[in-house]
Amino acid sequence: MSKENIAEATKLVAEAKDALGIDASPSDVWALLQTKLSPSIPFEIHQLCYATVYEGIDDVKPAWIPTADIVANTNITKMMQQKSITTYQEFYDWSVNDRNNFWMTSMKAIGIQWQDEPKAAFKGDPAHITYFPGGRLNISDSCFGKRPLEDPAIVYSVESNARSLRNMSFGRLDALSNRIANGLFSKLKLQVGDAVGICMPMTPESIAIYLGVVKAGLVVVSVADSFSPEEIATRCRLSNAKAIFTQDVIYRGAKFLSLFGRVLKADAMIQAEKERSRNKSDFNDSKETKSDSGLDDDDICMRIIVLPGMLHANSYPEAVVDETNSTWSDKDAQGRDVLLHESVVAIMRENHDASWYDLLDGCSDTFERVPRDSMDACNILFSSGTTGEPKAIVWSHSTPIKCAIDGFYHQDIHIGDRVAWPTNIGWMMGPWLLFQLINGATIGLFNGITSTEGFCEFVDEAEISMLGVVPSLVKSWQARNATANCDWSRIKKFSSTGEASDPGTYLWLMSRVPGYAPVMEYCGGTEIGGSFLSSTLVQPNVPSMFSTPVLGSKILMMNAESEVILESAFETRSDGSGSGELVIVPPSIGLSTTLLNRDHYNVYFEGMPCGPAGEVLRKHGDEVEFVRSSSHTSKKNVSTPYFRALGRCDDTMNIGGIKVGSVEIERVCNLVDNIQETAAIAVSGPHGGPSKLVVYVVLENGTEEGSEGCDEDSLRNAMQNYIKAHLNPLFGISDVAIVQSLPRTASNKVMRRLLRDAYISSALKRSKM
Ligand SMILES: Nc1ncnc2c1ncn2[C@@H]1O[C@H](COP(=O)(O)OP(=O)(O)OP(=O)(O)O)[C@@H](O)[C@H]1O
Repeated sequence: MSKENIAEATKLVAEAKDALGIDASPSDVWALLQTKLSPSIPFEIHQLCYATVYEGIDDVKPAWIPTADIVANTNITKMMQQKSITTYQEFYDWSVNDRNNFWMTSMKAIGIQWQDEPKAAFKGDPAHITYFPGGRLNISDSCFGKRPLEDPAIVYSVESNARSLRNMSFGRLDALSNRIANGLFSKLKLQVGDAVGICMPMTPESIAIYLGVVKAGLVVVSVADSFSPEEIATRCRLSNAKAIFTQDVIYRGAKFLSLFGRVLKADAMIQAEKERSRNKSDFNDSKETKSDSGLDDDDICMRIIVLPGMLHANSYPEAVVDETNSTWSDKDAQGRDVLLHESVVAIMRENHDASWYDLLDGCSDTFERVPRDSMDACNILFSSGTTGEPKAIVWSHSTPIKCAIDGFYHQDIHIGDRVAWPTNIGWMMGPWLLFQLINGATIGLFNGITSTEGFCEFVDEAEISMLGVVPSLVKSWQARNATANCDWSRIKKFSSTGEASDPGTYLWLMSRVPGYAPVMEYCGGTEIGGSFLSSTLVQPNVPSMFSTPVLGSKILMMNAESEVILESAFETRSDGSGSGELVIVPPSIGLSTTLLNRDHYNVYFEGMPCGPAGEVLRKHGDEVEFVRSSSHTSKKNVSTPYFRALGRCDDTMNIGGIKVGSVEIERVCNLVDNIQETAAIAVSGPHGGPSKLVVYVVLENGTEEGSEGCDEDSLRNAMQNYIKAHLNPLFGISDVAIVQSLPRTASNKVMRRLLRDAYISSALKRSKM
């Protein structure tokens, strides 16, 4: 750290303290400093100010403190006023103690449109629940009608020219999705309830397709565009998809990646598997299975509808794009349709696969939405598979209400907000983002590599006001200083999901906005339809910590003996901190009720103890720590617990007789110089015995393995010193392995179980030698 930076930080802190007087708490001092620290001031100075202000405090260190104005304008405050509730704590308690009232009031506040409005939010026992009983709706209806038709529903760009924006209005989105819905019935002859895959990047068309499928009363099958043919096949087979939308190619980093080819292969795999099982059953019993038409249902392969990947790319010769905002055009400069990539045209199956244009040709812009029961499926999604086989989770027409209510309170989304979250329809945050249309938001979409300067420029140009992130993305932006030429002053808040984040990196993220912007950590899961643990704009924000359970979600925390250590969000059974497995006390709108590939009851309820008042409990499998802030917070800020995610319970280890989450160890190891990231695993010997701590290390870009301080022994010593100083001297590291990268799921989560397997098998080999 340079002498100048140290001097500047010392001066800034001293000035703030002088201005506030000696009674000021550290968070008061920070509240003033956050207004003085701009992104153009070296980050080192931000870090030093933060460390100085909170010197000697190790628990809750707010890096963003809301002003009275911000608090007053939140959706939470407005709802509290409507309900005559004065504190956030009371508001949360109301949301879980009077759940029916909370969900019905909130559902009305976000303007859900019903054909038959339900009278209650819940019916039945919590493990076999019906949401909004008697309600009939098509959830797509609620995505429209909040904004004038000419307002932008989507603002988007492609990587070849991030600063050149286009938008699709609500009117155009409605009309295009209507054409698609018409095409599904008239051209593809699909029926209400049929499943339709979407395997393509998040583009305006993929949003329109999703809405078109839902409007028609069909079910979207979410398939991430990064998947291999096997993975695509598994998802389409499990959900019995009758058709799938995809692109010819994906353009990324100036390269074309074939997508249609992968989907075609996936379909061939499904057919081959059907053929095999048919032969087997023919062999076992020779019963006739053909239908009246002579065709077995199984003979029908998926119809593939192919969109041109270059639809909006102005770097592509001849492809020009509509700049007028008001009409939909996918014509090139000569007025022709943008062509499908020639490699794809050659392999499309005649009479079976259709181009996007074939589907839309002659279809009307108007369509009468198909009303569905509140529990009818609208989307089949798949979990990431960090703990095993991905689960096929059914979202009903009620689930998006949870996405929108979470967004309304926790991301504080208002009509006219511009919301971006790099993701894909294949992951739950894709549909989550789409359903922020219910809150009247405009969705920001970037078709390209999002770890780049290009994406950061898009955020600036598109005037994004709520930016969603995943931790690995933020690490890449920080490493390449990707925001250097961007003005992110319109961002009012960030939100982060997917896996535990790193507080150092998130302080950097918050500091990219003049005056700082908070990060709403958002932890939940595909089967939750959103989150159970998050933050709000009415509470001080702490990097990588959650300030509250999500409104309407009741949680408990249990220790290994199934004893409750945190009963309600604000009443802990110990004064300081504690950690345990988080369990959910249902019901709550959004919690899944059906899995296609497992027994839902067995997965979430079987074997669970009862809650303290005899409540049914639902398992989730996350390890969470709660921490009460020590006396540093100002008297205004109630000392309620904050929460820290410690990772999946499966990744929790017992080292030296003490339970610790892998994420906790990694957080400390990541502080060592030259380390980009780490993964901590516990391994027992072949005959059991105490677990040994093994740390996998990825070195920072450009750091040579074996260079000074970067061999396994030196790294182990350095990490051990940090663990000793910041965590617990009893956590001794047994082994260190330097690797190029960590194995991740397609949604970017570290697969610690693969590392464990690999380590055990290599240790086994070594022991045999
Ligand atoms: N903000 C966050 N901080 C920490 N962890 C998070 C956060 N958001 C999500 N997670 C982790 O991701 C999990 C949810 O992810 P997802 O629904 O994709 O299922 P998964 O648990 O990764 O996969 P599977 O259930 O198939 O094993 C959470 O339970 C939590 O462990």
